[in-house]
Amino acid sequence: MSGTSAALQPPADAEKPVRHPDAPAPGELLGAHYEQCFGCGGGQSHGLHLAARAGEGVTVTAAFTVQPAHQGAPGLAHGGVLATALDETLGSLNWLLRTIAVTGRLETDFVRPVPVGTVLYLEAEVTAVSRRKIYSTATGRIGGPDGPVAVRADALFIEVAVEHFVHHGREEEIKAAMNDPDQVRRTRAFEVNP
Ligand SMILES: CCCCCCCCCC(=O)SCCNC(=O)CCNC(=O)[C@H](O)C(C)(C)COP(=O)(O)OP(=O)(O)OC[C@H]1O[C@@H](n2cnc3c(N)ncnc32)[C@H](O)[C@@H]1OP(=O)(O)O
Repeated sequence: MSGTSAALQPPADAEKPVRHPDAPAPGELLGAHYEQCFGCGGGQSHGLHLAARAGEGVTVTAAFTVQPAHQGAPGLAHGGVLATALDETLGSLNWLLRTIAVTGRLETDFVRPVPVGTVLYLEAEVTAVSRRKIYSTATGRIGGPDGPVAVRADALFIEVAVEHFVHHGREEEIKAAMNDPDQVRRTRAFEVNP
């Protein structure tokens, strides 16, 4: 069972998440939020190239194929890579809220090993929101939506202002991202939509 720590329990006055009116339609691919993101960017040759799609409500589905570069034990995915896939999928939910947020806490259960070549199918949803705190949960299954559960995670994301990235990020990448000709990626990285 994941998410056992008190920090992952929404308070009694937490609210249901509200899908932003401009959120991508259910079924729509979200695309990468940043070309150099290890989770979803096309510019990382050993990255996960995880593709997430909007679901109903504040949910997403996602998939990635475990590559030889993702191994820990021989022929098996590294646990950190699987945690990255969960983190990325959970992080993409924030685009449906039109909120910029970073992972504060991620609790993961590794239920079964995931061989190289597997398509890991992920489902995630926001369960509650309390001021800056976004509570969410995700499951990763082997092969498809009806496959056996391999990993699970519960997470707490914390909403941040754009200054979080500008202040903490390395200048050359920040400048490059601000000049990204892809307007959607630029918006996802640098606009807070309340
Ligand atoms: C543009 C789109 C990007 C999408 C990326 C998606 C995929 C990738 C997602 C990631 O992996 S993000 C990268 C990994 N995460 C980080 O680098 C975050 C590093 N941590 C921080 O920058 C700060 O600690 C953080 C912004 C999370 C919080 O600092 P703040 O000073 O803004 O908040 P503060 O400490 O005042 O905490 C606000 C509330 O959150 C709670 N909180 C903060 N960190 C927590 C934590 N780790 N565990 C539990 N609760 C936490 C804190 O207790 C408090 O609760 P209350 O409001 O009830 O008092």
